[in-house]
Amino acid sequence: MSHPTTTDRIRIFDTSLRDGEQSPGFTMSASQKIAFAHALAELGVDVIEAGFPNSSPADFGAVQAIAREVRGASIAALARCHPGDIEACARALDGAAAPRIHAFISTSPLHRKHKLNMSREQVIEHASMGVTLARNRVDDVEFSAEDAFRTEREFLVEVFDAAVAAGARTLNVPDTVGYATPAEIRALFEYLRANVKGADGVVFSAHCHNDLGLAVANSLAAIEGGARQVECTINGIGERAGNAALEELVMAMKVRPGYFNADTGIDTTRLLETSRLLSRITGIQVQRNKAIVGLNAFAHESGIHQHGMLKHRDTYEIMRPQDVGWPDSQIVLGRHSGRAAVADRLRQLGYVLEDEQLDQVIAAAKALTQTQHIIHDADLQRLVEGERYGPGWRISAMHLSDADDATHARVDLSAPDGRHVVQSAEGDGPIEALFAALSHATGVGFVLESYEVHSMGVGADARGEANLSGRIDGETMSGQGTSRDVLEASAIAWLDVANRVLRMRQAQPRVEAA
Ligand SMILES: CC(=O)SCCNC(=O)CCNC(=O)[C@H](O)C(C)(C)COP(=O)(O)OP(=O)(O)OC[C@H]1O[C@@H](n2cnc3c(N)ncnc32)[C@H](O)[C@@H]1OP(=O)(O)O
Ligand SMILES: CC(C)C(=O)C(=O)O
Ligand SMILES: [Mg+2]
Repeated sequence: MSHPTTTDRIRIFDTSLRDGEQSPGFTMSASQKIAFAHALAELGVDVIEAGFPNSSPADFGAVQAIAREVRGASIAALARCHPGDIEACARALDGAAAPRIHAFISTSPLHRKHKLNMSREQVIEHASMGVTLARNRVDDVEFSAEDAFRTEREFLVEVFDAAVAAGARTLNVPDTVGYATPAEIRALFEYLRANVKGADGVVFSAHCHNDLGLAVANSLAAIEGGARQVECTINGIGERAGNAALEELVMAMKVRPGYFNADTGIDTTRLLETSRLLSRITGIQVQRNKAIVGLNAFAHESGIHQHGMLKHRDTYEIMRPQDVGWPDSQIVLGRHSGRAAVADRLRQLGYVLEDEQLDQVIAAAKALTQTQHIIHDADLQRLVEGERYGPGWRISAMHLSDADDATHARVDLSAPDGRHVVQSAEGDGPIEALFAALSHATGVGFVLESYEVHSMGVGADARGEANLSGRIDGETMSGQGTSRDVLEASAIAWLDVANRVLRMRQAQPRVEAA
């Protein structure tokens, strides 16, 4: 077993812009790729694989621009063992401070026979030719044996021997189809390190895919087996089920002291913002329960966990949210919350209730979860204050129509003083128009920070739940609305925030009982 020591440097090779981009739904424009490459350099990755220059003029241009302007990381470009691909890489990387050509060829019997129609000897010749051509153009050449994991071990050693002899500095061992298990991966790396000629002079690299959900576990096992570079992507994007997620790998190495305590050089406090930048660029959000960067990664809804967290956060958290870029953990009140968490939130809002009143508020709050997922501060305030809380702005009617490339929204609201206010606005799409009309009617404006619509229930019972947050006066406030109509749910959520803003401006909450 070769656990890394603190003197071992695990190189982080990010391939979000190559393996990530080549999967359905993730194509990025050149300017988006450049912006993301800058973010990766700031994050502290060692290598940015910027693309496959020979695949299209657009990818060539993006790699070229990244090579010219992004500093702080090696810039790699991918090529088949094919003179045209290698030449395109060399030209695109011209201007990079630390260029790397990454040449690959399949080695497994399946790929040799069905894909390449090449004998073992021909594969070795191509590997040798590709690496030699690349070394004629740059010093830093990485060679990958595609589908290495399903390749005969002795043959894999022969191919890697040829690549090292031709000048490759990094030998990448992809589990291209995500078929390996951790024990097998570790054994393969140990075998290669023991058998490849000149193994001590090269860096072994792992490139694991997630078809069985094992990409991160396999990458860590590869490190145990001696890999000192891991190829990964932000949010785990990549072919099919994706590649190993960078944020998970890096945090696994950081969180397990004495086990994976090797230095990666990553500024982990930038992980969340880098993940969110990628989501904004691609329009694809990570799932709520995604490790490290998902909305639930540091959020607690169940009463027993919340009670533990309030006593000592280590009871239910193995890392500090701030270490990966979250402002803090979140105690989210919902159907599964208990007394400790509800009383704590009420205390934060300025209410200290007698036991009996607390029981009533908890029962009423739980009843609300028949029709909404989350119990918001405004719900608790309404339950405690009753009539005193005031009616706030309410939606009476709304109408949306499309004309002349714009959407028109007309809202009819009942104001806190009982008046009816009718206002119209137009926008680029129904949500923009609706929120503009609500803002004109109420006189409240805030910067929308997040907006999500979920469905609750199924079939005839289905309702839309809208959650949004807005920033105003230096504070973030969230609002929630439910309705059979998702646009109406969105309007209710918007007014929920507006009402909170108005109440906050009017008065501080009162202390109910000592
Ligand atoms: C596991 C991976 O992620 S591999 C990288 C995947 N990335 C990409 O495919 C990048 C985008 N690809 C493309 O733009 C195109 O496929 C190109 C430009 C690379 C090639 O396009 P085309 O010439 O039209 O070929 P096509 O894609 O149909 O087939 C691939 C060809 O490359 C050959 N090939 C595949 N891998 C290699 C390799 N590593 N070395 C040499 N030849 C290879 C195949 O045998 C096939 O050859 P053939 O046309 O003589 O049958
Ligand atoms: C090109 C190689 C490294 C690859 O992406 C794979 O084999 O999965
Ligand atoms: Mg891959």
